[in-house]
Amino acid sequence: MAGPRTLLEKIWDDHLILEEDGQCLLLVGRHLAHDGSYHAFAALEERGLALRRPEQTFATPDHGVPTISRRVEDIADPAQRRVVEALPRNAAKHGFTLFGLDDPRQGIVHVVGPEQGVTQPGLILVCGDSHTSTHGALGALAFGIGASEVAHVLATQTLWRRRPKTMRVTVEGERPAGVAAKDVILAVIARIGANGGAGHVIEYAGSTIRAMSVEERMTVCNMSIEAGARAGMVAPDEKTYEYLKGRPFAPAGADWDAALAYWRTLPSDPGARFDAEVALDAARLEPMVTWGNSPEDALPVTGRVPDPADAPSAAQRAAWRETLEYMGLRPGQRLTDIAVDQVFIGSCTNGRIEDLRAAAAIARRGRAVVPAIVSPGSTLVKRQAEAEGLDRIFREAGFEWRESGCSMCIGMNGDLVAPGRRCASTSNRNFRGRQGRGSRTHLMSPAMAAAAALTGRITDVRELAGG
Ligand SMILES: CC(C)[C@H](C(=O)O)[C@@H](O)C(=O)O
Ligand code: SF4
Repeated sequence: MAGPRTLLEKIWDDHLILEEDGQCLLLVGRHLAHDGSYHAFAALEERGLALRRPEQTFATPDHGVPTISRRVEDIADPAQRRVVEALPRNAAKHGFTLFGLDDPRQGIVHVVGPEQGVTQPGLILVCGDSHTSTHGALGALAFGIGASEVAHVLATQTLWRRRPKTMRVTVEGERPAGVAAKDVILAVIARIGANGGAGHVIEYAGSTIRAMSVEERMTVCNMSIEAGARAGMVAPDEKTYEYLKGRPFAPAGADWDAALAYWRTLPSDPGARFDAEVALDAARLEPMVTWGNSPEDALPVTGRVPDPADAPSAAQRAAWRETLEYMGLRPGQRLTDIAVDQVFIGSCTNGRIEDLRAAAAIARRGRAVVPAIVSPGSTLVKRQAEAEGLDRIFREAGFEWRESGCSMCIGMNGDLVAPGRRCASTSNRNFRGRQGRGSRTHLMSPAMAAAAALTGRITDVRELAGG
């Protein structure tokens, strides 16, 4: 392809094996697996196939693992327990790398990949999980695939895909105090809608994104899928290289130099064309919180619950009404008047060390008045937090300090929000029943979630911070 190219187009072209009837056969660089990848291994087995490239698959159990201990016996649901137990069996049988339940490198697969240096710029990285988009923060093309596609990758290390469209989301300017990466992505989704990125891969660009740490970029890319996009990515830069250097599975020595030379060629060329462009002004952003059952239902914390009477269409009016009913909210109610029953800090969106530091900085200002749990995104994050004394801050403020896993983001391990209960959560999905049947979820940043724990209601963190 001649002319200036985008980051996505460069990675695509470099991994294209052949193109037929609009379908591209791509060479996959890394495949990540978790306990839920169980079905794909079963499908492989059924056909008597071996792993084509076991050294390019890395796995860790996350969805079903207990957070009260590291014992599989503590997984209440026997089916879930069998799924978690199958992963080490499959690793032994097929010879891929496993960060098992008792391994300090265990964690949520999207936290572990970057942490171990498995995720690298310029790679195609796939996993049977929608939030694989997280890894795009390092300049990889990373996306979730279905179980039959996982089996295809296991057997061939390749994947069929149509060329996606490209969208650039440019965020410029300095973020005001109290505005986290989570607020930036919630604002993006509120702007373009939960379907706004459909068919596109989003590249996040602009001075606000460049100023973000690699971990903050992960929070942004993580939720690309909640904007309907196929993937999200950020061009690699010096921060990316500094983040990766010396990580266990990152290239070293001469390989590092060669990799670095290649990575530097990846950022979108000046003049590269995107199919869609969106621009946001960071200086105008506020801490965000969701009120409904779609991540697009996000508003500045200073706002009020929308009135269905103001909905743009009759269909939307009916939908908002049902949402308010489910969420137990009144039109026009101040968001900061909404009482919460509990708080969850963790997940692949906001379970990294910087997230825990931000939450702890608020937690140390008071005491939780509602149950609050903190589940670090990986066991290494947990250890790091403990080395920094964050666990003590949380415990002294009455927060529960748990083991690492998906936990209350989805509740597959039994960490559930009870029917009708309201949870302030740092996770990425507020769908009906997401945290348990009848559960009500409000998405927000780690500092905002910690603030909600201290007051028992949705709280503007800017009122607690400072001082
Ligand atoms: C269970 C799993 C496959 C699912 C996903 O694909 O994302 C989960 O991680 C989620 O966040 O909803
Ligand atoms: S933490 Fe939540 S969003 Fe992330 S992989 Fe686990 S269940 Fe999915």
